[in-house]
Amino acid sequence: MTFQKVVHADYTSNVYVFFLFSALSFILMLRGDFGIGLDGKGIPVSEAEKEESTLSITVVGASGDLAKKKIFPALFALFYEDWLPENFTVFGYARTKMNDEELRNMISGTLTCRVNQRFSTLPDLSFPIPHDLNADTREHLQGKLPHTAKPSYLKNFELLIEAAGKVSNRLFYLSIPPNIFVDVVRSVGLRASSLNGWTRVIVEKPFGRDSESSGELTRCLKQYLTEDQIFRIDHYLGKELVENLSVLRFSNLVFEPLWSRDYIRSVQLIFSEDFGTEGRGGYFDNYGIIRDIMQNHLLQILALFAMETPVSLDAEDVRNEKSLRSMKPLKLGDVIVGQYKGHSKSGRSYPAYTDDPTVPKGSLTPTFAAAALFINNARWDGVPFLMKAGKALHTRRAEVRVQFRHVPGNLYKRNFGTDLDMATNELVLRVQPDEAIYLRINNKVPGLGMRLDRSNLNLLYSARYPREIPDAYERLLLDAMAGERRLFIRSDELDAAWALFTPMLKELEEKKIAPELYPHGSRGPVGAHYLAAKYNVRWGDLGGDDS
Ligand SMILES: NC(=O)C1=CN([C@@H]2O[C@H](COP(=O)(O)OP(=O)(O)OC[C@H]3O[C@@H](n4cnc5c(N)ncnc54)[C@H](OP(=O)(O)O)[C@@H]3O)[C@@H](O)[C@H]2O)C=CC1
Ligand SMILES: O=C1O[C@H](COP(=O)(O)O)[C@@H](O)[C@H](O)[C@H]1O
Repeated sequence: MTFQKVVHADYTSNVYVFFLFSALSFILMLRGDFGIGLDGKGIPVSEAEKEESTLSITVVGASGDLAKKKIFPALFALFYEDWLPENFTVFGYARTKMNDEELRNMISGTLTCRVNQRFSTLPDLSFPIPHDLNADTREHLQGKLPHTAKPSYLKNFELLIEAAGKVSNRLFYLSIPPNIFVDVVRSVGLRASSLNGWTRVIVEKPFGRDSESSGELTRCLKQYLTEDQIFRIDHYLGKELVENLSVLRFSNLVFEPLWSRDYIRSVQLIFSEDFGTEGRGGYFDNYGIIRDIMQNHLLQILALFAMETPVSLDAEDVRNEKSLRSMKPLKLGDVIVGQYKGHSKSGRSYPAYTDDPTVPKGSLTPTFAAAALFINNARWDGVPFLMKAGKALHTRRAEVRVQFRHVPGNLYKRNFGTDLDMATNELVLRVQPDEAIYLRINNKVPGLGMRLDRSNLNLLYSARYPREIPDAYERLLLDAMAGERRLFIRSDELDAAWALFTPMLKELEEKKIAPELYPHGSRGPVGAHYLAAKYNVRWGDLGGDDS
C-alpha cells in the first residue's frame, strides 16, 4: 500500500493550502444492497467501471473544525475498513498555510483508535507526485509556476486532474461558512466538474436561516448544479439509531400496530450537550439552538418517526413519505426559550453564553428551547411531539422517547398509587451516547405478595454488538459516493421544514422575547416543564431510572 500527500501552493492574492492524498491499491469490496455489487460492501460500480474510474474527494474548508473532527476521520475510517475504491484521491482546500507536518499532525490527532492503529503503520507520507498528473500540474502543485491574482475562491480547481484515460468522478464536500457556499459551488460547477463522470457536492448546514434565505440559496445552487448533484447533509440521519428507527418499526410486528394516536400519548425528541458554544459563538449567535438543532436534526428524526409506510426503501419513496408537509407551523405559544448563564460549582466557574467575546453583549439568542409540534393527519392528530434542545446542560444525550397511553381500567392501579404516569410504558431510543433501545414495562417484583415494579427490557448496543459503531459521517460519505440520496435532504423537504419554523422565529425575534436564564450545567429552564404540563405530559428524561 502506498499513501501520498503533496504540496501546498502559495498564491499572490490569497494563500491556499493544497494537499493531496492518494491511496492506491485498496481493495474495493462492493456492497450487495446497492445491486451491482460483488460481495457485500463498497461503492456500487461495475467491475469495468471500477477499473476505469477514479474518485476524487475534495474537502473545501480542510483546515476547519468540522473537517478536522469529522470529515477526515470518517474518510480515514472508510479507508481503514476498505470501503473506498481502488483509484481514490483526497484533495483539501483552505486559506491557512500549513506545511505537510502540520497537516499530518492535524489529521492524526483526531483519528479514532481503530484508524490510528493503521495510520501509524503507514510509511512516510511524503511521496513524489503521481505520474498520472501532467507536467504543468506537477509544477503548479510544487509551487514553481508564477501565479496571477485569483479572481475567486478556489480558482485553481482546474488543477484537479485524475488518472488519464479514466472516468473521473468528483465529490466535493463544502465544509465552509455559508457566505461562501455559492462562490464555491460556482467554481465547482463552472471550473471543476467532471467531463466524463459524475460531480456531486455535499453541502453542510445551515441551509439558510429562514424560508426566504433558504429558497435563495437553493436557487443559487441550482444555477450551477442539478438537484441530483446536491447532497444536503444532516448528520443525524447517518446515526446508527436513527437509521434503525425505520427497521424497528417496519420490521417488527409488535410496534407498527401501536404507532398512532390510539396508543401513543406523546413523543419526545431530546438533545442536550454538556458544553457551551465555546469557540463557535460567532456562528451560533446568528442562528441559535432552534435553527442549529431543532429545525434540522430533531425535525428530521420526527419526520422519520412519524412517516407512513413507504412503497419501498428507494430514496424518493422514503422522502415522499416523511411527514413534514402534514405538520402544523409552530406557534410562539408552544415554544419556550432559554440561555445559559455563568455558574460556579466545586470551586470551578463556568461561563455564561454572553461571556464569549464573539457573542454580542445582551444577545437574546436562545441556547435552549422546548417546543410542541403537531401533525395534522389521521394517524397523529392531537399527539404532542415535544422537542427539547440545549447547550451547557447537565449531560450530553440525544434520544427519542415514546410515551404510551395509560392502560384502560388498569387492574393493578392500586399497586401504583395515584401516579398513573409512573405506570405507562415508554420506548426509548438512545441515539447517543451508549446507544440503546429499551422498553419500560411494569413487572411483578418476585416474591410473595403483589408488588409491581417498573423495569427495562434493554438492548444495550455495546453488550449486544461489541463492534465499534461507525460515525454518521462515514455512512453519509459512503452514500454520497454511491449516489444514495435517502439520508440527504431534498429541496422540497427543506422548504417544508423552514415553513414550519420561519413564522415563529420571526415573531420571536420581532418581539425580542427574552430567554429564561438557566445555570451552565443545569437541567435547563423550568419553562420546559410548563410547556409539557400544558399538554398533560412529563419529560421522560427526568425520571432518573434510565439504564
Ligand atoms: N463544526 C461543527 O461541528 C459543525 C459545522 N457545520 C457546518 O460546517 C461548516 C464548516 O464549519 P466549521 O468547520 O466549524 O468552520 P470553521 O470556521 O472551523 O472552518 C471553516 C473553513 O472554511 C475556510 N474559510 C472560512 N472563511 C473563508 C473564506 N472567506 N474564504 C475561504 N475559506 C474560508 C476556513 O479556512 P481557514 O481556516 O484557512 O480560514 C476553514 O477551512 C459550516 O457551514 C458549519 O455551519 C455543521 C455541523 C457541525
Ligand atoms: O450540527 C450540529 O451538531 C452538533 C452535535 O452533533 P453530535 O453529532 O456531536 O451530537 C452540535 O454541537 C452543533 O452545535 C450543531 O451545529
